[in-house]
Amino acid sequence: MTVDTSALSGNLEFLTLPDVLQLLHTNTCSGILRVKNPYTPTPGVVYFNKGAAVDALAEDKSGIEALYELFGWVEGTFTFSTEKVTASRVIKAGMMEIILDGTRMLDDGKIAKKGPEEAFIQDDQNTTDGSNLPVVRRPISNYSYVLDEEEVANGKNIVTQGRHGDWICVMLDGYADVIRQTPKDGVTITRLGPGSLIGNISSLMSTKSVRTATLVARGRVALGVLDMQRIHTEFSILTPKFRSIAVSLDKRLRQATDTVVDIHLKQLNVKEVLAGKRLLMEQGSTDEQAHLIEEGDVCVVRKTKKGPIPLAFLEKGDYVGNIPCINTGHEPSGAALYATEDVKLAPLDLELVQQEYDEASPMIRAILDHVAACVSVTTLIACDFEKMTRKR
Ligand SMILES: Nc1ncnc2c1ncn2[C@@H]1O[C@@H]2COP(=O)(O)O[C@H]2[C@H]1O
Repeated sequence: MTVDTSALSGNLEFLTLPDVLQLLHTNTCSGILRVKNPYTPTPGVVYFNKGAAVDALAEDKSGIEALYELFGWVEGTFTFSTEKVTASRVIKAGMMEIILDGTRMLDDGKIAKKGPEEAFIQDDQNTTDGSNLPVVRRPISNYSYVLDEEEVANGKNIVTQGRHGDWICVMLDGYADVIRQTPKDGVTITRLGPGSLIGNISSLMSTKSVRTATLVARGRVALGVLDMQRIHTEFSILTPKFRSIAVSLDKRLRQATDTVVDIHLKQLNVKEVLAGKRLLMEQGSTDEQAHLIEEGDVCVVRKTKKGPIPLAFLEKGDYVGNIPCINTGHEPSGAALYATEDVKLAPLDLELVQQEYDEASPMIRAILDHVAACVSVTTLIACDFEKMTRKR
């Protein structure tokens, strides 16, 4: 656990959620507690005002329901940052009552412990067609970036794969399917819900960005068009190293999506992918380092009961390892690394990376968190494609 004037962070297996709530309550803290669980695509959020939990978000729940849900997130990490909280008081119960009730309901099995089995099972109210697609949802907290609002009718494309486009927008309401077009057909990868961002990080590096997928509105969708000039400025003042970490993250999303397509087309050839590579890091390793690849190729592989699933193919200029502020659910805990013999790695100063993340604008942090969450969801789909895409 680390404590400084602005933040508190740690591992939930070391300091449990009731401990953290108690600590923030006793110290009359104001700010935002973010809870990350390896089996959910989006962090849970609890808003604190002078030691009281005033509102919370967890998956598709809000208020007290969301806060109780978080008691089931027994694995993962948390970060508290002292920020001005404008959320109004939705949660009326006192902290002690919440802690006692939450703990009791968890013990009684009334709150589900979040583990691999429970991850991303959706109920029908989120969807219009009853599919099992996992839904990516995010808290919408940065309205100040929204310049304009637009509506898209059911079934219409929001963006089209292969077309140029460099704006990023936020889904204020509704759902959209992410579809990868292949020469044969379209593969539905996942579904984006309210709070999701549309647009890739690479578009912040170049003016000629191409859409990597088609997004189709499922029901009426309300979009918030974001202030790109402001986002470009905020991105451009990041260090080149931090920007390349962001671009490397974006690459992971594209490649994990490629893997889903390969599985759909039955053209995934794991043997070929791993040929000439040796194990660099075992899945489940406790290695806390991260590295820049200076030479050679590294393949990120999730080992599943059905066999290894390659998720990303990284090369010179990409990053591997454990970057705590960018939680993709990949290595070290959720994937192994295989590398070519000539691989050369340079260690990354994780304290500097964390500092730059903490000091980045809320929108830059939201973009990184969103892409990392999409990588994590897409990985789960790749590992259980049949189950995730099956219609009920
Ligand atoms: N696997 C995925 N999961 C979630 N969103 C995705 C995925 N692949 C692509 N997208 C989104 O779909 C968008 C298509 O246009 P962009 O490439 O600009 O930005 C892309 C992302 O916002």
